Amino acid sequence: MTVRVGVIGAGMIGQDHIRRLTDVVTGARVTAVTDLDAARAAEVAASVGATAYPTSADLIASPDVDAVLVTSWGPTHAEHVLGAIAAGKPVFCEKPLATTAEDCLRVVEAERAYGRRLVQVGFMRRFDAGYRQMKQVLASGSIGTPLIVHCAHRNPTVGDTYHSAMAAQDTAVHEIDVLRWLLDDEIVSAQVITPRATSKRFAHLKDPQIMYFETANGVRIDLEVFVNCQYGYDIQCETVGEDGLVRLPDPAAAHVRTAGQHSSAVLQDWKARFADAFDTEFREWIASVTAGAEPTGPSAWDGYAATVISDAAVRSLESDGTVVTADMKPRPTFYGGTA
Ligand SMILES: NC(=O)C1=CN([C@@H]2O[C@H](COP(=O)(O)OP(=O)(O)OC[C@H]3O[C@@H](n4cnc5c(N)ncnc54)[C@H](O)[C@@H]3O)[C@@H](O)[C@H]2O)C=CC1
Ligand SMILES: O=C1[C@@H](O)[C@H](O)[C@@H](O)[C@H](O)[C@H]1O
Repeated sequence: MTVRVGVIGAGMIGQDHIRRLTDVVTGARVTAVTDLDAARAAEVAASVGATAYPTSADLIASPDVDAVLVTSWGPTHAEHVLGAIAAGKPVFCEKPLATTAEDCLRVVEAERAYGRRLVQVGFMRRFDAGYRQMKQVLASGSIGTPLIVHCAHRNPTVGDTYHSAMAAQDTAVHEIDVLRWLLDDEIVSAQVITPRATSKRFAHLKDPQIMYFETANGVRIDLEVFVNCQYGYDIQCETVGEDGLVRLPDPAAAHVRTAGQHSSAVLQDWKARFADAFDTEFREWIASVTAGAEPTGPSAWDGYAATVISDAAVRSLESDGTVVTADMKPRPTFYGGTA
């Protein structure tokens, strides 16, 4: 069976995922594309032999679409995901699931009412080989009970549309998701403080930011978000346990020794850093759709949790570093909880 995918939003990551579904992943074909920019939709659709649709509702309803990929702007995600659920079609939604907790809950409630999982959220780090190795080490118990996690998320530069709240909502949201999964624990509070700001930023932006999170089991997480670090795209994560520690490996890069120096290259963007993770993410999603099974990746509940926790971080930033409790509903049994 070939899964026929309809794509809503043919911008930067939409085009990258269309390439991935066309050239990398077997068992999938992009048959439909829509975008607010009709000319862009037509051009991208033509490049892969797909049909351009005028609206997302038309695309979701199309008999040529078995599964939906949402790669439009964040505030529009909930509407498209709700449309796919109403049509009973599996839907992969790039992060965020929705930009408000209320909209995330609407998706959660719609999926529960449908009665089986249809939604996967695009937190690709869970598919990264290094994070998966860390998860195995933690599960093996070899470093003992986790106590502290030290993280850094650095981008070389960001444009002037990037504002201070995006450090949590757009950037740290990846750590929020992957740490909940790694530790199999819930984040219950957030605190954000700002050190001296770099001069290499747009004036409206607080950069860097230091975020602290606490989990239900008392694990403390510190995360440096520095989106104008200049030197490269650098993701660090180290979990300290009672009997040892486990550190995320850096991407493989040749070590060069010359002229009295040794060096190795640092990647420059997230696309390259997580290319393999994105490929694995889509292979596993297409495999689940092909099998008619529920997706195994991040759920609508995970999307809700990530939004609630990043909202708490933004509230802390806006209240000069107050510790803010994550205002999360109890997790329903439908999503593996007890409520
Ligand atoms: N997992 C990851 O690491 C990353 C995820 N993303 C997420 O992917 C999403 C898209 O980001 P980009 O591709 O960078 O944005 P973009 O601006 O390059 O592309 C978005 C496209 O969606 C279209 N669009 C917007 N609203 C629409 C609607 N209602 N119906 C149809 N088309 C619509 C726009 O015209 C545009 O072509 C965002 O939610 C972003 O957070 C982006 C980068 C990395
Ligand atoms: O999702 C992403 C971007 O939207 C975000 O702006 C970057 O900071 C992240 O590293 C990237 O993975």
